[in-house]
Amino acid sequence: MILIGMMATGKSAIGTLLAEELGYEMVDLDAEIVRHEGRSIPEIFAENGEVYFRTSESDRLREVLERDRVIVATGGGAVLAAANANLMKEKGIVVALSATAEEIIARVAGDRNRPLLAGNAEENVRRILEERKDAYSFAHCTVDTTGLTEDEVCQRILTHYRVLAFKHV
Ligand SMILES: Nc1ncnc2c1ncn2[C@@H]1O[C@H](COP(=O)(O)OP(=O)(O)O)[C@@H](O)[C@H]1O
Ligand SMILES: O=C(O)C1=C[C@@H](OP(=O)(O)O)[C@@H](O)[C@H](O)C1
Ligand SMILES: [Mg+2]
Repeated sequence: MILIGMMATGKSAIGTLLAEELGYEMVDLDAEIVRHEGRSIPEIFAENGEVYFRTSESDRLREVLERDRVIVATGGGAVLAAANANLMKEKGIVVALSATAEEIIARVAGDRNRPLLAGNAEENVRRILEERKDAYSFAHCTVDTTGLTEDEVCQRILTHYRVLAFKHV
């Protein structure tokens, strides 16, 4: 299963819960990039820029999608390259998470690990949401996480997943 969605919709947090529930391995694409590069996401952006980060992200995505029984929590921009989105659709069940701008802004308050939000986080969240308004719609299903606890989101995804996995075989 592959989780996509805007920053702070809960992909990394919910991926961990889903992996426990399903007995799958949790793979966080950002963590794979950090491990491979030996430096943090803000450092990669600052030292080599976004284009370099996106190349590294696509390379790691291709690797992790070769594994079985994994939950892959992607970064919010991993879907922007059409080749990545196509590969996700081909390799697994794609679940999109969403949340309102207000909820995302509240969740990222004080977080310094997302370079694209540096400066005016509120303005940046609203702009990126607009830029990406159709970017996540290729998913097999979407769960709006606004006002739900992480456990509630996890249970909703599992309900969708059981139906989708049944059809997928
Ligand atoms: N359903 C939720 N309700 C409240 N807070 C959440 C929820 N899902 C995630 N969070 C919190 O929001 C922040 C961002 O979540 P994270 O999993 O890192 O999102 P993503 O990987 O999509 O960027 C974390 O502090 C996380 O604990
Ligand atoms: O949306 C994006 O372009 C990004 C999202 C981040 O991951 P999360 O979605 O897990 O925050 C991380 O990959 C990087 O900061 C860029
Ligand atoms: Mg994440």
